Amino acid sequence: MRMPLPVRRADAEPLLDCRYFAAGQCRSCTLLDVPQDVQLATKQARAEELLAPFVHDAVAWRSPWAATREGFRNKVKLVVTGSAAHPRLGITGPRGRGQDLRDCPLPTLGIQMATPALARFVAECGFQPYDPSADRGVLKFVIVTESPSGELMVRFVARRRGVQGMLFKKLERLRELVPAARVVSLNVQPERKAVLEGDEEILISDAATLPMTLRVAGCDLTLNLRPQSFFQTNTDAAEVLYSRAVDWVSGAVGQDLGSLNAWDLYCGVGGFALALASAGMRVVGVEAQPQAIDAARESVEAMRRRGADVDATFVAADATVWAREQSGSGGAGASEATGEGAGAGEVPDVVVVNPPRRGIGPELAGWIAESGVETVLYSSCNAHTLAADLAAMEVFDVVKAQVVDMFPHTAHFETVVLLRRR
Ligand SMILES: C[S@@+](CC[C@H](N)C(=O)[O-])C[C@H]1O[C@@H](n2cnc3c(N)ncnc32)[C@H](O)[C@@H]1O
Repeated sequence: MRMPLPVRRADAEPLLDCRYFAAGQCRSCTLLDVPQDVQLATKQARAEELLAPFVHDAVAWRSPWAATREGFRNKVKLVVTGSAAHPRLGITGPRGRGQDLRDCPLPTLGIQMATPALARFVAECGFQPYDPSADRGVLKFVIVTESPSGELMVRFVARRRGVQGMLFKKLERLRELVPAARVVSLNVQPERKAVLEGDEEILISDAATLPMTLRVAGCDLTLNLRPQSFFQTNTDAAEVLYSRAVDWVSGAVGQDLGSLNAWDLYCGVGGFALALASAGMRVVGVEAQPQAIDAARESVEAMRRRGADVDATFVAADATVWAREQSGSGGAGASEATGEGAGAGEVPDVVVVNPPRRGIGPELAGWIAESGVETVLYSSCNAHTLAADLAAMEVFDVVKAQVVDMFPHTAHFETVVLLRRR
């Protein structure tokens, strides 16, 4: 096993220069004083150690993929602090004080450029920053996402719906200050708790989706992002993950993908599903969040309008319940779309899973192990739960594996593995 390098080498890359970290004002990047090559070696060693019981062939491991050192975050959640006249957009710092982060080097350039203009816009609107200790004020967060083409989605998270009046009135002013703002919305989060977002989203702009055009396995793939839907926070890494799915799956099945079908469980706005569908597979994507499913369907329609022959359907449902329903073992009424997608009793050729940090859990892992599915692609942001899920699926071997370091300067990393039934 490769061990982490314990000390900084003299020839290592210089450390990232961050004035907030140097001054002790922000500690979000817990590994900022560790060179990136050392971070990467440490993450690789950790992944190899956790997955050792399931990787029987050392050549399964591909070289780890590393993100650029800075400018890689396509999404930021900025806490609004300070005063109505002088708002700060950043974090609540180590001593509970609001910390402006306009010079943070991690966000993409478009977000870095927009942040001071957004602070100015908030001041011009006169929104009082929300103070959780006193339960006073109105504006909680500003969430900004940048697409590869430089367009922005700007979401204001506020306690009250009434904020929408000012946002509608000043939309043109926002566009003067931030010309790249395509999608603008208000999320209403009335509660005094640490939950970032509420359920209600009010669209302020005409545009409801942010097109994210990625380069996947040598082709352009446009995904549509809606305000409340998940998207990988590192666009380059998203391209790597979806490309791995196409390349590894086609390498594993050794036949024309057009004759095969796949499920993409926890599909979000459909990245893995649409990459595989573009390569010719018949795909069903399953996702709990209805807005993400709407966005995925919109992407399919747009692809078809451009003349692409894609066979992809999307279902809003719990992944485990839906999978069990397909084999006739689930309860009735468990999903919005019982009977939609795959036919009852159908077992796909390939299953993709990309769950939240908690993993897929023993029930779905057990179902996949028993199902007869031959090939599984598992993309995980938590190698601990990945290892636990693999332990529940020991009928599979890990035949390919890669660490995708999409979160430099933190201990987090993505691991993507290809499983084949023994
Ligand atoms: C890590 S994200 C992956 C999204 C997508 N695969 C992508 O590449 O963007 C996990 C997704 O699982 C969804 N999710 C969470 N719990 C779920 C469940 N029980 N059933 C289906 N989807 C779920 C979340 O809404 C989120 O979109």
